[in-house]
Amino acid sequence: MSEPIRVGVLGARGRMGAQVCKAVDAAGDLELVAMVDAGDWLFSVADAGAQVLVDFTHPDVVMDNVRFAVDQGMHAVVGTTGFTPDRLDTVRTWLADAPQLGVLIAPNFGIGAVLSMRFAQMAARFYESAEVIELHHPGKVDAPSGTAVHTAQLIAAARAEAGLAPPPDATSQSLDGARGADVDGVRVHAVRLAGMVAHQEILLGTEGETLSIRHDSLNRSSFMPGVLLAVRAIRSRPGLTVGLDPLLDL
Ligand SMILES: NC(=O)C1=CN([C@@H]2O[C@H](COP(=O)(O)OP(=O)(O)OC[C@H]3O[C@@H](n4cnc5c(N)ncnc54)[C@H](OP(=O)(O)O)[C@@H]3O)[C@@H](O)[C@H]2O)C=CC1
Ligand SMILES: O=C(O)C1=N[C@H](C(=O)O)C[C@H](O)C1
Repeated sequence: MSEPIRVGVLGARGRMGAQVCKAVDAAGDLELVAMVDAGDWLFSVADAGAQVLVDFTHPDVVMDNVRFAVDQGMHAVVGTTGFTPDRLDTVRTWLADAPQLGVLIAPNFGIGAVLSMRFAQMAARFYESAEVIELHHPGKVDAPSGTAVHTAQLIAAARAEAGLAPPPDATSQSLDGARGADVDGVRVHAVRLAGMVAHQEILLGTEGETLSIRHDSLNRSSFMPGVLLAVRAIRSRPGLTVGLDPLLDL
């Protein structure tokens, strides 16, 4: 039998990181060698010989963590949000100097969430209107969610490719924020509600019909199959992979 993959987790005491530690620990082909959270000695991950670094921390620190992984010769699986096109380009630049390493950055590791984004992308060209509503637990620091931003970008690109006009909207007077954030011309609304985990509804509409695509993560365990899939795959995927889609053959 082959050696287990040695995994270090950053953000290990957080909501996601703690679940990832448990999932890695329970997997026979993976070995949890380091758990690091804010204030801990980051280099303990390298000292422990981690081959794959998993990051669920904070948008303010994630770039430093990815840089650290690349500098230390570790592959990285990143769920932390906040990745703009500029940030992704920066990671590509770092990886150009370390062509053997792989970094996977995914806005959402939930299989259903990935599918729902793909469905929205497929449907977008058929509808005049599209808006995204994301609903999360009130401990979430970023709004809108990374998933919602990514979804809106996919919808906007599909609309542009189809040559659609901007969605109809007669609003001429409104309270600040009432129409949500504008992501590439697609409105995105963020709800923060006790009791929620991670949910998203994509609303599409045209003359005489609407289509709603909804996904609900009812528990953070929903993200674990995707995270483990990425951890197992990343050593044979050099370069930057954005999203889980290629690992699902989508
Ligand atoms: N891609 C996906 O499928 C998913 C992505 N996420 C994203 O993952 C991120 C984390 O979410 P969540 O677990 O809910 O957040 P939490 O706040 O629960 O966890 C983040 C943890 O990281 C710690 N941390 C902060 N800075 C560092 C650092 N420099 N090194 C190591 N640890 C650090 C925090 O410590 P402290 O609290 O002391 O700052 C905290 O314990 C968010 O960006 C979220 O959007 C979440 C769910 C799924
Ligand atoms: O913070 C969360 O909880 C989540 N964050 C990710 C995001 O911002 O899209 C993924 C999921 O929505 C849960």
